Amino acid sequence: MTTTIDRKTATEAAEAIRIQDAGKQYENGTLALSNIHLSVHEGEFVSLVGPSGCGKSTLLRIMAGLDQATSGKVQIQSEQASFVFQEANLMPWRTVVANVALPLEISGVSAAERKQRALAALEKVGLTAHADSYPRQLSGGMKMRVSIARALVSEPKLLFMDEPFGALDEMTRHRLHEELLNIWMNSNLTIVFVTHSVFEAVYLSGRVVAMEAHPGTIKQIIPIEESYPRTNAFMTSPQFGEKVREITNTLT
Ligand SMILES: Nc1ncnc2c1ncn2[C@@H]1O[C@H](COP(=O)(O)OP(=O)(O)OP(=O)(O)O)[C@@H](O)[C@H]1O
Repeated sequence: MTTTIDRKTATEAAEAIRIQDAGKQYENGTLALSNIHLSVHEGEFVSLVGPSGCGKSTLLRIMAGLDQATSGKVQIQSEQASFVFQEANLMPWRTVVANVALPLEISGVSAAERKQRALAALEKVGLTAHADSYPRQLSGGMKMRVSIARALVSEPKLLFMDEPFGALDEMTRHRLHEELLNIWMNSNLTIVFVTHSVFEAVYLSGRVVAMEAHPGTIKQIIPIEESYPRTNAFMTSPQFGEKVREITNTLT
């Protein structure tokens, strides 16, 4: 078993996010989260898994500063955060490069710099050749790549992903796993990733946060000690199966 960690279990790195005893009660009375303690370190790749309704999206939104905890303490070190959702949400009347440039346009970056940075972001996701295409001309996987490029174009320190690959077929999904890990390994990004798939969480993450519902709490945090870059051999290894089993047992 490979136990060397080339990069980023990162517990010795600075904290990017620190959550202490946080809770979230929605206005209608639903207690979505309770007693959440979690630190995410700079450069980590952390996944949140758990049954529907356990508060994964709520916790992600709180970590991203898009929503507020109603109790406890949440400290986020950087405001440079981007979000990727399951739906690519591209503007159909804009070209790929114009979609990617949108966050820069909103923050007032000049047209020339916008184009140059959007093209650089498209290169990271292998879509340079499709810069002038329209979203309707792209497959689901390509649309997701555009969505990731749009998230990267503002050079965030934190990337929050809410089931980004949930609607994709398995082959496309796995290709995107490889691409996302490559992008992450060649950057200082901290990624927090929500998924329903324990396999996906184990393959991608340095730590997996297993949650349970009613109210949403963290049941266990499981480290995945496999080094990066991860290969297909990891996916078929006994260690992989063992981690999947451990997390699945935690969730049931
Ligand atoms: N805006 C809201 N107002 C009231 N209740 C909400 C709101 N958003 C979420 N909830 C409730 O909070 C709980 C946690 O929801 P959340 O979407 O965070 O869970 P989840 O684990 O991401 O679920 P899923 O896997 O189905 O996406 C659920 O009971 C949900 O119904």
